[in-house]
Amino acid sequence: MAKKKNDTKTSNKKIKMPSFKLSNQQKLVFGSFLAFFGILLFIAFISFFFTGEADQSTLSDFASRDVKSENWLSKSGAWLSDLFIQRGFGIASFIFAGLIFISGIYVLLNLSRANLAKHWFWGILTAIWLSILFGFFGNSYGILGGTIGFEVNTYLQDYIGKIGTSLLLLFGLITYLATRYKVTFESFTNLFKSAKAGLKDDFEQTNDDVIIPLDNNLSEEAHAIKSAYEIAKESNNSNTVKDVKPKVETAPLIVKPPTKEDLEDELDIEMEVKEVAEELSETDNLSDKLVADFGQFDPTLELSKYQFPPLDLLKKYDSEGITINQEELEENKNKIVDTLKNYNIGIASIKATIGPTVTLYEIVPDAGIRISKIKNLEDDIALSLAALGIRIIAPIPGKGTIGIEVPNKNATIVSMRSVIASKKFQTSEMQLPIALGKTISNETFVVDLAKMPHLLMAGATGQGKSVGLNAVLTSLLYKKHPAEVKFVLVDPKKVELTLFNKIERHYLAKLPDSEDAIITDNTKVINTLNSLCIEMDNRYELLKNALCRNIAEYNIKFKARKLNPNEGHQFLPYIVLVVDEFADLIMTAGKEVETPIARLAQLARAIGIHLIIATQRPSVNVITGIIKANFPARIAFRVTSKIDSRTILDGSGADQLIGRGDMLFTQGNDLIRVQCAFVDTPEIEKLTDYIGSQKAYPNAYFLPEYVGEESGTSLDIDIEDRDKLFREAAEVIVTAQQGSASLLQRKLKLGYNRAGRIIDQLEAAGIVGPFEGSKARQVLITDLTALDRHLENENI
Ligand SMILES: Nc1ncnc2c1ncn2[C@@H]1O[C@H](COP(=O)(O)OP(=O)(O)OP(=O)(O)O)[C@@H](O)[C@H]1O
Repeated sequence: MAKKKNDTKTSNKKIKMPSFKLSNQQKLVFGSFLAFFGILLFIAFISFFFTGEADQSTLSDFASRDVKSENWLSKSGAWLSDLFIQRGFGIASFIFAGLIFISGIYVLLNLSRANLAKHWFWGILTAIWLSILFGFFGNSYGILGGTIGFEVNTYLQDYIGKIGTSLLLLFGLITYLATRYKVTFESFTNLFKSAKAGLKDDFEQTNDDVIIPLDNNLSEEAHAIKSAYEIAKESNNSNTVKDVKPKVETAPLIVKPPTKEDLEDELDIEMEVKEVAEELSETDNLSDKLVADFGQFDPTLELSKYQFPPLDLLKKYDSEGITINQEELEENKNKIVDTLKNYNIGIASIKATIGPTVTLYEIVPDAGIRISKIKNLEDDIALSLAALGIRIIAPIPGKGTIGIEVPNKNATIVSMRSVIASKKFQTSEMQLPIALGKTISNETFVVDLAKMPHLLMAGATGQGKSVGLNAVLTSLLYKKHPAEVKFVLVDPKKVELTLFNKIERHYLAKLPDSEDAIITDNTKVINTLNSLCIEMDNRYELLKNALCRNIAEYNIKFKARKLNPNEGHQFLPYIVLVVDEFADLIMTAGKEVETPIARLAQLARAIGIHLIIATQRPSVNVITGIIKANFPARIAFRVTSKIDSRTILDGSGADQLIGRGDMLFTQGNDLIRVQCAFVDTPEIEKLTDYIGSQKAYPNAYFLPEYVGEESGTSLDIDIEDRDKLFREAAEVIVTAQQGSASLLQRKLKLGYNRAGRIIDQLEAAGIVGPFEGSKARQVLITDLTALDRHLENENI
């Protein structure tokens, strides 16, 4: 036994034979020595350019301490730089300083020696080549090429002349690039082409440049515009140049437990730790390889040259920026205090916040005053201030004060330009950011449509709905690439959204068989809505297969090339459906539109379909319970009655607004008063022109095809499958000469679904005509005798 132990000891001794491995302490010492030496060389070399000449005479007296050198590192610095630069490689000697420094870092961090050797190999070659090059051009300055450069040059020129030497140098460069950087002839030509294109882009961009004065006293807006411009520029650039970062894999360390013998020799033998790469699944492997080869999938690639619209397209108003009218403030304050005093309401303090259209006076009443008492004085205060649109918020949620909003005598316009330029909008990380306007405290109000997830807009005619819709669309155009968002626009008024036709192939979505992307015909809306429902179902299927919960997760996975396009996966843009006049739609098509809208509103949030619905008539038969339940985010412009206000906001307030873009926004809880940003038709025209003039997709984004019921496919219902009450229903319809489901519901006491099915069967049997929107269907049989004959003929 003892003998065996001895044996192992002797064999271990053999392993301990001298090795080149350094212990950790040695690495620290040696590595830092090299790194510092590299730095010292660098300093000495730099100093040489200033002190080299003066030190020339002192070199021969290296041993004598009386002779001083001027080099920053004194005698050794002077000697080393003379050795490397003067007698060696000239300027190229800096490469050696760098190589020595890198070597130190490699030793310190225990990096691969093979790589270090490669650095040295290429570094030395470069140094030689550079010294010859400098020797060639700077013959008279020994410093540039050093003695080596000078000598080699003279030698070469003696044998192959100047032309031969220059060609040899060029050949050396080509060989270097081809072997080290795998440069080919094609990459040369490509480089040339892209440089040319880049130059062209730069040139075009400089034309668009905004000139921003270098003045510290820039107005706040100018600062905002400046930063916005820089951000927009940056984001544009990031769309064209894609950084593909190599993926660093973290692999677990597998450490073998030490054996007894190992422990005995611990002090002498260094343990080698082997890193084992983590085992990846098949798809991970594939996607990592694809990402390594091609980079992440870039949805914007097809329109990679797309330029986001510049801010200059939007108008700047002179009347912008709030001007405080001290007199007006004082006058209003006194009137409020006096009115309240008349009713024995004392005020402890009063504070004013000035907004673009209204000023908020926040008052703290004396102790013991009932809030309802102040609320009831709304009309009296309005009377004494002789102003429209006074709103009392009692109490202001979360503040413990009472707010009285009084319209300013001179309202200021909130320009679209100022809200788009705001830092809040430009730096927002939201998925679908919308800059709606400015709040009462003059802050830019930005909301995320993706979070809402649908928006209901209502207000009497001429109060700013269409401007509001344009503000929403403009915000998205300034923030989203055409690959990321698509709009489905429904415009029964036919004139409000027509300008967006110009960006059809960039931003709009439509049915494959329709000519116009903007839908103005109500019957076509039904098909589009149903098609969106199909798109929604398809998207849910894709998300289910990809094991994702929402569109954001899905798109991240798709960009990381983890989803196979051959299995139907594709990058999914957000779809925003905008309906400008919903009341008109619901009046003509009723349930036909309400059902798909309700379905989309209930289910579409996760898959990136968002609805924005605007209506002039906020009555309960337009904004039905089912619609309201699914649109928690609402915007109310001025309406004419308290009842309308209640329909939209579930409370009063909208009737007290002052119009012209003054609005209340709610996302389910608090009401926020916002002055909507103003964007005029010429601005939209410029914006759509700018986008429309750029390269576009071959066509608009196609929604799935939908075959409407009226086209007859669902009508070949089997005679055997007819409802038991079919004949009775036919008689009711023919007698009344009115083909409507509600008639059957009433006469035969049926539910809506059954009545609807019977109507379909009657259509299939040729008794009533096809669906005609909100009108009753035409009855094709004139009387009961004709009906009998018709049905008998059918049975033969
Ligand atoms: N945010 C705003 N700032 C200043 N003025 C505004 C604003 N919004 C609207 N206006 C003014 O009100 C007018 C009517 O606005 P808009 O056309 O949007 O109303 P609307 O509610 O869509 O009306 P309709 O339903 O009849 O189409 C505009 O021409 C403009 O002069």
